[in-house]
Amino acid sequence: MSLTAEDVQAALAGIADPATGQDIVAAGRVKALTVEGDAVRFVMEVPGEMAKGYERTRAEAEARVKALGAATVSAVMTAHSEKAPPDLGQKKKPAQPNAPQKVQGVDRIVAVASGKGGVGKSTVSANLACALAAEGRRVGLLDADVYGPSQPRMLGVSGRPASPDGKTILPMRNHGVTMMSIGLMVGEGQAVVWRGPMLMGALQQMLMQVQWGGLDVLIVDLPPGTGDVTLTLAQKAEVDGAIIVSTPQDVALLDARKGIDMFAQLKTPILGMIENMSTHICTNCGYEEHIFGHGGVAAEAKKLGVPLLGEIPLHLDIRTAADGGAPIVVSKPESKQAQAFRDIAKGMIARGEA
Ligand SMILES: Nc1ncnc2c1ncn2[C@@H]1O[C@H](COP(=O)(O)OP(=O)(O)OP(=O)(O)O)[C@@H](O)[C@H]1O
Repeated sequence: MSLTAEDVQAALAGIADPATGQDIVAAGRVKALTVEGDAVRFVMEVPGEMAKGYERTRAEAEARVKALGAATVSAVMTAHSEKAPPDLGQKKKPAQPNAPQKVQGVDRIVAVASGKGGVGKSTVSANLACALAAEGRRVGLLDADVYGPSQPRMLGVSGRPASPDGKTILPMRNHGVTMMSIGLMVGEGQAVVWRGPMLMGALQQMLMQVQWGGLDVLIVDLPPGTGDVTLTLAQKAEVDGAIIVSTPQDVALLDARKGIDMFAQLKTPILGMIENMSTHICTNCGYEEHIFGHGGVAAEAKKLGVPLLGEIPLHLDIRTAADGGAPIVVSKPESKQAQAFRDIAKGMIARGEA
């Protein structure tokens, strides 16, 4: 049986074109088709930027023509660049070098903030990151608390991050969490006096030059208050949402409100509030007492129209676990205290937030 060009074209028309979804003949990929006896030759013209992705298509094309009975098949791939659409006189959009950028490999960024210091923002960030990792998410934690970086201690990480090529920084990893902290760059206990531009440079470096790898979510532990770091983060990176941690007292809530206002101005969606230290659970007898009051954050969240993500009890184990380098979610995953964090993590995953 002698092969015809029509037979070959019909066989090739059964192969989908990766770029357009049409078949490769209809998409105009097949050029210069010649059939001489049982030898078939053709050229596959593919978009230059996608040439690698077409290797499989080329191999399939060869196989299909061979299956028709061709003794030799030569399918040569050539790359061309797709022509830019004609400029119809519209003004070009100005380049926006300063617009917030996507961090390479990172699907979502979630900032954890608090209006006031000491309310447990870092404890919540560390436990949330570990809880998300335990649920199988690829999690990163960036400790951007330039004034008091505590994540190296909380996640039990020390040492200086390596930079084999002098350009990118390799992050650290523990408890399933990929992490980077400003504390690792300056050394523990070293007081840091940051000037504005230095601080912005350091944050940008940690965001963009760290090899985060593929992450479903990067949690950013911000410094307390409504300062430069939060502003810089929102300017440099696309932040998908913010979580505000507060204790139930009025003063903390007042500051939390300022934090929410700031994110609203930055157009960062508020994922919700977390009430920390809401109920004190006695380590001896399990008696529950509301030392700082209870339900204040729930009421505030309702007033502001943002969700309450969860309530974390005040418990000695949460502090000792964090101080010991293995957050309670890792060291006592079945405890009621760990459960509170795990429920928040599960809720975030269910809503597609992490
Ligand atoms: N739910 C909790 N139960 C017991 N201890 C807690 C709880 N949450 C936080 N702590 C402890 O309170 C202290 C302050 O917490 P943390 O460092 O997380 O606060 P922060 O808001 O990040 O503070 P800052 O950013 O001002 O340094 C830590 O010693 C921590 O272990």
